[in-house]
Amino acid sequence: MKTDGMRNEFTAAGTSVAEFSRALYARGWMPGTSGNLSVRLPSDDGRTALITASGRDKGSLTAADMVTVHATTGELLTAGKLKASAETAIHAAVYRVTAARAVIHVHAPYATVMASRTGESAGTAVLPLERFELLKGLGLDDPSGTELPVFRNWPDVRTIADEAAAYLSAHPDAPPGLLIADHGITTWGGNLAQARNRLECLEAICGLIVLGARHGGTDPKENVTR
Ligand SMILES: CSCCC(=O)C(=O)COP(=O)(O)O
Ligand SMILES: [Zn+2]
Repeated sequence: MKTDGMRNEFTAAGTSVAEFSRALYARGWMPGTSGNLSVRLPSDDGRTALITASGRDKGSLTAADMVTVHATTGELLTAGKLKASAETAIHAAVYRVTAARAVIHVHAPYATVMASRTGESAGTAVLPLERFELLKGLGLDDPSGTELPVFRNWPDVRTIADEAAAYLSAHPDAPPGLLIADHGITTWGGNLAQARNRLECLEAICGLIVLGARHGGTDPKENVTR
């Protein structure tokens, strides 16, 4: 049975998730009901996560469009008609193997373009990210460079989640984000604002790489003339 405290916590967290979702939608990163967000609720040591319901318009979400799931298994805990996001398994994988308290998945264009280019080979591909000042926004021990993993967009989302969990377990220094080929980007952090900031950095870096390539090379530095 839900206590008043639990209900208040659910409503506060849901209101915050909905606000972040509407803002990300307004940037064009969640077209056509795409994208999903989650946070771990503090009351039971993060055992429960609140996640956006599947198939909702992410530009008009409210706290009523959320469900609760077991944070590390993704098992649905909320009774009712709403289904948890189709990509809950990926959120649960991130919560299993990282210290994340919030996860954001969007279909931001530049990240998706870069995922499309690098995700064609077998196994986990990686997108090398180097030199950009924005790498400092990812909280890496060494912000001079990193590799962003790119997972295949397997039809069964649990396969993507399993591959992501295995990769992140084996690469504790990996950046707080991953790409899904021909699909989108997922980022995470200690709270929604941090996950969103990291998403902004990664989308901006992907944008710089795409723009650099468009001007004749994959190294944007080559475009600088003095
Ligand atoms: C129309 S987008 C297809 C599903 C998807 O990729 C996505 O991000 C949204 O799925 P959800 O179940 O969370 O609405
Ligand atoms: Zn998606």
